[in-house]
Amino acid sequence: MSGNKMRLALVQMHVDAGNPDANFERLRLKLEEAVNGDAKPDLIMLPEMWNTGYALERIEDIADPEGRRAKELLSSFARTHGVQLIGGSIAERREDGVYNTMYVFNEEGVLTSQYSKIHLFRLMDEEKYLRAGEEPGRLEAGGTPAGMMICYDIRFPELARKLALGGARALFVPAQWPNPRLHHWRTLLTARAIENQMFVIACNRCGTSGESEFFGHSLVIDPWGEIIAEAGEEETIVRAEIDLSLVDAVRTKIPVFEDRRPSLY
Ligand SMILES: O=C(O)CCC(=O)C(=O)O
Repeated sequence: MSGNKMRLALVQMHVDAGNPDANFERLRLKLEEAVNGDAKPDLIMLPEMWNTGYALERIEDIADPEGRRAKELLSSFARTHGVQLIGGSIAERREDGVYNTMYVFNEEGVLTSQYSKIHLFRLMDEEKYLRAGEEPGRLEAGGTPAGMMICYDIRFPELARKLALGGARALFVPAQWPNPRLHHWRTLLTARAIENQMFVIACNRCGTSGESEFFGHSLVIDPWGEIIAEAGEEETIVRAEIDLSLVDAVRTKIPVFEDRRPSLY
């Protein structure tokens, strides 16, 4: 991190549905790859439900109790490498059910925030197997206020706007967004960036699981809506440098937040 600049690494990876051991092993290798590039990233981000995938019928049995196993790996990696880690999301088992939860660790390996997906995706039966979170997700990325949303959440612009009004200047979105909705994925993420004049950083999985195909296309979009990095469909580490001062420049040029008329809508 230098000034307002921040180097990002997004881990776009395959997830083996129903096989946490294989996914932990794959993630370990990917994390090593992420820190071993030419320039060490300040922040690493992972995709949605990377520990179990969408093996929902077995999710009670394979979800991570209180996220202990994931927390141990993520915290120790963040501390060892002095990197902030936005741990995608995992299937996390709590006393009252299984949640789809994001953890954020700082460079010392301390868990600084967490968020459980609040909109469950009925097209994939999430509401039958998972419990919904009840609060929006906020974090600090390199000292800057930011928001978190998971996959289907991006269809709810009210949530992104609420986070932006609360000070968020970047939005982090882990996903398992499948074919054939690439057009929705790119358009919705770009719209959230343009309308809220903030960075949108979205890490999708790739590969196939049963009938579902995941197209990857992880994205980093700036507050003007320009795509500054986009992956293809294969496993990869997407690297990008963002300059957070661009948020102020765009908000000054078109003062959307000053021009809102919330009393009328
Ligand atoms: O909204 C979509 O089209 C995809 C959402 C999704 O796959 C999810 O939330 O897991």
